[in-house]
Amino acid sequence: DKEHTGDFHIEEAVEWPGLDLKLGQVSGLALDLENNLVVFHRGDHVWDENSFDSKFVYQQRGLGPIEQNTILVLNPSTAKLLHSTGKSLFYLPHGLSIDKNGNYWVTDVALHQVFKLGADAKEPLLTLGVALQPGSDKNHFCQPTDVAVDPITGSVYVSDGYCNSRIIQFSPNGLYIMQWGEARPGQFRIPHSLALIPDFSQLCVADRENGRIQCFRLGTGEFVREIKHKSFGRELFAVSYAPGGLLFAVNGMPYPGEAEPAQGFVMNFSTGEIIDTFIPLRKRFEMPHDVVASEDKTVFVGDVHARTVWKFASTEKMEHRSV
Ligand SMILES: O=C(N[C@@H](O)C(=O)O)c1ccccc1
Repeated sequence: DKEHTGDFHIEEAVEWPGLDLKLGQVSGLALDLENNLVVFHRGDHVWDENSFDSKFVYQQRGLGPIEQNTILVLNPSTAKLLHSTGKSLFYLPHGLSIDKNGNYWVTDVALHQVFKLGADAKEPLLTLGVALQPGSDKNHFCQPTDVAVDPITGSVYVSDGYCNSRIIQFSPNGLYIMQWGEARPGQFRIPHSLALIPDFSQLCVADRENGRIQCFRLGTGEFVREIKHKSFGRELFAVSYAPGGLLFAVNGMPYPGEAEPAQGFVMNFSTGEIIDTFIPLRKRFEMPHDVVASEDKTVFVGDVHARTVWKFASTEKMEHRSV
């Protein structure tokens, strides 16, 4: 039933993970320098309708920070736990990305902060934003969603956030440089995830409630183009780029009456065209929230409500395996 041309196709690796990953709500995924899968999850904390008041102030501070390790490094084939860190630091994890030096960059929507962590540092190397204080000036975020670091310049881009509608650029050591976007029509409605494409020097944003991807020129923030397809439905949650020119995305649960299920998309970055879509084989996505893809087109999807990580691989590889 694939209406897409070409022979590119990925399918769920149903044997994954094959063990209990003991995950809470999975909010962010990244691949580290050894291509291990890094998972950012919420342990025993959940983001629900009681988590914030009408001014976006976090209401469950009394719980204290998550005691479990919130950053897990998994072997991408066996799902075995290789390393874990990030305990007693976070309240509501959200975005995760890894820079070219292997540092973790994370956002916490309860703290309204962005952190740079060394792979095994207990204390953050850099902190942006003011703990628990939402705001929209140069020193405050409001539920920041993701971070992307330019591997060439070291510039840091933050998508801010559920209750702001902007992208902010910081210098490598955290000095405010500039920002773009606000909650005007045609701007962002929850800039929810970032994909930095060095080959094309662009930053693409999952503009969640607008159900689209918007791409901008690195460094200037100049609007380059929008990628939007009917099959995205109303919400587009995450976007990710794999070296070699492919863009990956996941959308939100269908609204009542919408035909399309929550699904993943594989697009040709240059044309924006969809070349494949993917969903789990036996179960369904519940709230696909982040997506990462490695050079060999292995794709991982983090699911907040299913509290798991789904794995997909290109079928030609699997065919060899089955032969
Ligand atoms: O979007 C929501 N959550 C996800 O994005 C997430 O990051 O968990 C949300 C919305 C309303 C209430 C509670 C949670």
